[in-house]
Amino acid sequence: MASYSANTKREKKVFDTEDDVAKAMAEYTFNLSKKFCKKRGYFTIVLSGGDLVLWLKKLLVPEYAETEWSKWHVFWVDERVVPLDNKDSNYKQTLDSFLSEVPIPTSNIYAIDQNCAALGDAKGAAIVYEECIKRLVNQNIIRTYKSSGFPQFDLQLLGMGPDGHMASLFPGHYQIKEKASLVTYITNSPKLPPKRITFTLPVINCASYNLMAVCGEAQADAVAKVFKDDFNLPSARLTADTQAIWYLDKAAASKLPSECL
Ligand SMILES: O=C1O[C@H](COP(=O)(O)O)[C@@H](O)[C@H](O)[C@H]1O
Repeated sequence: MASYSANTKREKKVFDTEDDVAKAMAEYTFNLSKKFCKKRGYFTIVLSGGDLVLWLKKLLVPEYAETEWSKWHVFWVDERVVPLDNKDSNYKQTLDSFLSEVPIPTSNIYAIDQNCAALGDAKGAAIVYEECIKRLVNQNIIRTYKSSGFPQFDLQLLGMGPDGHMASLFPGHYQIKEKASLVTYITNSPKLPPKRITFTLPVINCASYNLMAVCGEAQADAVAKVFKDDFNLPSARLTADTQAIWYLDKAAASKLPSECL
């Protein structure tokens, strides 16, 4: 696989409340869905776990009734390697709160391999997910980033932990350095559960649009470090092909240096 060079400036918008962030995220998603469904007949969207799972519910309002759900193809930027019916599964959480409410064909929802999940086989789950992505690239459902061969998703909705992790790329862990694979794995995640798979940084940064949504005071220190370009935090390395934008509530933005406001 050739190298990638996606690189855009980090943008941000600060909203009063978490609810405002969730609503704005839904609007951003709806508009991009419209754009890509019209342009390509598909919308490839990558989701995260964490708080974001509940914010997706804002897409369920009448305003967005025209969303072309049948054209959506849904992926996860990271996943906990637990059985798919386990409460910690990002897939299960998203299914329960959002996906079960919208008519996306089940064949367009790409959970991790259920056997690997049941066995707790993180390495196997990463390999199978990477094969799945490559297959969809060959079928032209997922685009590629310029001539690099790297998959290019239309939109990724991301979250950040208080330690600055995004996806399952944690500070001080080698996965952030992985450049060749599309999907890698970790078996000693500092945040439980310990076994996870994750897109690698090149894949994350090749996306056309990356929206990082962060709310709450617990993330304020990490947000400040990111905007001071502390690249020890994986989230500080987020870029995109077209737009990498951070949606913050006031609490998450409360420690931003004045020059960033
Ligand atoms: O464990 C995870 O954490 C991050 C951040 O979650 P949050 O609850 O702090 O928003 C999430 O983006 C990732 O997908 C998830 O697996």
